[in-house]
Amino acid sequence: MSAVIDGRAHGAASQREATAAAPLQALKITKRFGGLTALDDVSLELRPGEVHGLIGPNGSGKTTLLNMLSGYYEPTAGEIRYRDLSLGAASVQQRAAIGVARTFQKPRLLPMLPVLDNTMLGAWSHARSGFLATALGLPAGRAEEAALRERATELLHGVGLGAVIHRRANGLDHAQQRFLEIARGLALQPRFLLLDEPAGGLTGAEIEHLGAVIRTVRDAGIGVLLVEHHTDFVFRISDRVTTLNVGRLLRHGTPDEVRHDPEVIRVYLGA
Ligand SMILES: Nc1ncnc2c1ncn2[C@@H]1O[C@H](COP(=O)(O)OP(=O)(O)OP(=O)(O)O)[C@@H](O)[C@H]1O
Repeated sequence: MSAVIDGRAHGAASQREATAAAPLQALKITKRFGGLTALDDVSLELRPGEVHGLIGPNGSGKTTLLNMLSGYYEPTAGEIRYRDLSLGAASVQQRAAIGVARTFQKPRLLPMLPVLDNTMLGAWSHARSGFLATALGLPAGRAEEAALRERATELLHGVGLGAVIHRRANGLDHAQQRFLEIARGLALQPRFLLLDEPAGGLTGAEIEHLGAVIRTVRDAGIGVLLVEHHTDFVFRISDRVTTLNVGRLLRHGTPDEVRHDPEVIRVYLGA
């Protein structure tokens, strides 16, 4: 699958290297919803080619931070940054151009559309000729659609959905829907993939498969943010881990540092 999940062409080699190494940054983020402070002065840096686990008790602000990094919410204070770009109010198109893809706690798919079409929707931001040329059956549009279809098919095989590419999304089981969301995110050719509780409702074997997919994505140079309650899984697969508690940064470090931190054990992991 890594051959499919490759980087994009971005001008000169040095420019490409700088871009490839640039992190997606949350800088001193505060987010208030009315009187509730969901995040309070939290920073996090997601580097390309690493898995960054984000854990913490229910309501600690994990999804809010993911929503902030993906541009769904604007910070009350602080900044989301990629290179020299402040993403506070970045549009969907800008986010796609930067290469930030995400999945949701409850998969958001188009239920009546086939699995392949759901996946291709993730790739349309890269189409040069666009919907109109395709709808009008112009040669450039047709060629582009064929290329997107091929890539989406490869991705679906890569995440283990090769046998169901023509099935409607609502005919998939829960785990398959989760992997479909990941394939759709990867179709964007992202630099950063933000996963919101991807292991929720999966069996042990399915979680192992998820781990293999995430490792391949990381090895392709993509930065993966993993918001997850399955802490064993997070510690096993992450390069770095950030823990939140009631909207504040509790601990940040390697999996071993976080796992053995007395405060993290006290408020989240238990004895
Ligand atoms: N759109 C919103 N409007 C109002 N309050 C919100 C909104 N989104 C989140 N919150 C509140 O912000 C706090 C943090 O929520 P968030 O969903 O980020 O936590 P979480 O750590 O992801 O929790 P969980 O593990 O249960 O998914 C909670 O108190 C939540 O109720």
